[in-house]
Amino acid sequence: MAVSQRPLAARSSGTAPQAHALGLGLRGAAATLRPRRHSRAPASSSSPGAPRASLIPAAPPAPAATSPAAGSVPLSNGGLGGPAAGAGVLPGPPSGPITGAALGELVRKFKRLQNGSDIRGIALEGVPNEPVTLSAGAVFFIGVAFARWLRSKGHAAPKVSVGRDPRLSGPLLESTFAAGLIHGGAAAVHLFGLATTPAMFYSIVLSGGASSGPASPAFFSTANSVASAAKRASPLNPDAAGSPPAGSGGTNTMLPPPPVPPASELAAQPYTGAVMLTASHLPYNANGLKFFVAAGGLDKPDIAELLQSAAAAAAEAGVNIGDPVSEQSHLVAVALSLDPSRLARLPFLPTYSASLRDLIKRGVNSPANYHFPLLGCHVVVDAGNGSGGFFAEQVLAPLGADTSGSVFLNPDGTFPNHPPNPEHPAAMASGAAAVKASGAELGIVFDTDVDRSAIVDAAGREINSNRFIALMSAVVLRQHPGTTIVTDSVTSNGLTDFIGALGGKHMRYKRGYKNVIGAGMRLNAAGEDCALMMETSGHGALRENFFLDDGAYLAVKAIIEHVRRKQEGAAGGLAELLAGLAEPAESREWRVRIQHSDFKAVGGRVLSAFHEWVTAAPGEGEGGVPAAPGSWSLESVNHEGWRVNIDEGEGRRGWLLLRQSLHDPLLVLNVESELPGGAEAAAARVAVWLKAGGAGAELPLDLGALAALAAAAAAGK
Ligand SMILES: O=P(O)(O)OC[C@H]1O[C@H](O)[C@H](O)[C@@H](O)[C@@H]1O
Repeated sequence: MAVSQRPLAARSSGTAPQAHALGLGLRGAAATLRPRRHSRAPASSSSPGAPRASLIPAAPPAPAATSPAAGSVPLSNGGLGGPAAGAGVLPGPPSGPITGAALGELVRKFKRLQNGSDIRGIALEGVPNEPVTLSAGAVFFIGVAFARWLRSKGHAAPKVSVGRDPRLSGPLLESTFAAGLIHGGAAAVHLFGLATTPAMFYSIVLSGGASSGPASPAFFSTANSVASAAKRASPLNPDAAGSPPAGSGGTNTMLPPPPVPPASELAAQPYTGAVMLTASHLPYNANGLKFFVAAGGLDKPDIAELLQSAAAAAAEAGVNIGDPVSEQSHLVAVALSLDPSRLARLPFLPTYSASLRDLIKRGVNSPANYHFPLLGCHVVVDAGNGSGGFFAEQVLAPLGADTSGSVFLNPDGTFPNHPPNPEHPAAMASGAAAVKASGAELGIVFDTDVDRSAIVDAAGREINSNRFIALMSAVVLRQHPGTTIVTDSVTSNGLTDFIGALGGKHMRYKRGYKNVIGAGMRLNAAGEDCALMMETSGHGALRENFFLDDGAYLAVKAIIEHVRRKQEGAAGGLAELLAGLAEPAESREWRVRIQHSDFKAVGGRVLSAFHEWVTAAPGEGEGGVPAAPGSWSLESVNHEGWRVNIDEGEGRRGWLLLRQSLHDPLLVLNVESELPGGAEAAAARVAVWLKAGGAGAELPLDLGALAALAAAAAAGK
């Protein structure tokens, strides 16, 4: 990444304007907003592109003062990447660095924020028993850590884009995160405001930062032409978008020269990192961060390293995370010392939308209407008041689609209508109702940050989970005959048969979209063709799309397929593709809480006992523990937990899977049956076995709803 090391001619170090620019010191470190209650939004009143209240003005006023922040000390590198040439300075810690037992507690606070390959926590006060864990101060130091991490990977002057979903805590956290990035040595930080998770990765792609990725050559020419068009137009051009003029203040002689290239040069540099502030479908009081670099999303070990580094930076600055006084005094002092010329606010969704429109134009390739390929199509979007409303207004409508009847397009961080989550029945019911009410041909349901989606067909049939994987498999298998499709572990037997019947190969792997995508990437690296990786949650990644889990890209593929079928005069809509998909009569999930701090070990014991029970020779059972039914047989390949096939008679096949939850202290039992009542009957067998001590007499398990099944079975019901 060739970023110029040329210093700015001059830089400012004023006081009030910087604090204003970063929106710091305006509120408590932990915002105390409560959700406003909104009436249901009318379909036509959406305005996803319009920025919500922002703490970052488009063009910060020229600084008035030039004196350095009093009592500053140089920011040390915290063990990553060497000292930052021109990184900011941290104000002197109020009571010295944090050490000893307090340091241990600080590290634990940061570590608890890790959720797999994401960071997540509670960001707003107001819900009983849910104290703030992802405070403004914590996010500041995560920003410091990410900038240092990028520098440690060889990016001397990182340029970082930051987007957010509509959560109420978003504006404050984006400001403190930006401040942290600049202090950690970021050369430029561009705040996009409302954005989506895939859009953030695309900011790297479209600015030319991921051009050696695995996308198809056809797509690259699209991406590059959009990128160059974007550079000419205003959205990615700081000069046009109101970036503050470089060098409008005096030079702060206390600070080493910053590695910031002039604004015009910076605009031409690709983003080295991109970050989305979101907690996906979690409630309004949560928030979180997802990180991207040119190679893709950061993974678990990277996040662990970031959080460790963030804790070290907080300790060094003497800031006690979670203590508003400690956090606020630090954040305000930092704001006063920041160089505002490193920060710009730029809308990115218009640029990103243009790239999605281009994909649809190329995909449909309409001889009659290349530029308006969706003329005559009625498609509705249910964005659940998350970030996805732009898709109707900036992608579909400009291509000629009728999007009337779309619902909940307006971003509202209280999510007043339904959880923005295509796994949630209320979200799917809402999308289906919108299709039926408007008579649309197709519906798209997005999650909050648009890395997941689902479809509704013209009849209002909900196409999510196994059905959506089957639909995408049918599309992908036509383009890549014989390809392997990797899914998570809880997919149906019908899906495996469906993929097989179309000539594909199904690899049923583990829960967790990162696990699923990782398995597909390894297959490709080993020479096996694997074009699609998709989880029942709606996370789906295509090899042609950088292996990125991307709900908007899945929607684009579905729309192209829909129009293609129309053009060919195919009978029926998209759901016709699913004609060969056998569906179970029942699909259920039960969760058993493990009440122990070492829940992984306890869960592991239960699972090995379960394996022994299921594979034991048929018999009567012993010591009050019943034997496993003779109709059960262990699945031959298991990547997590134990999946058991159930012979339900007359050719009917059920299955159950007992596994550990990915992140939580839970055992999860998934059951599918082709018989009404079959799922409960199978779950009751497991419940009775657990209750009778089959996995050990004193195991700290809270059976939850399974307890009632065990009791009913004992009572002979
Ligand atoms: O293991 P579970 O508790 O079912 O959770 C598993 C889920 O965890 C997270 O939400 C991941 O984003 C999903 O990809 C994954 O499927």
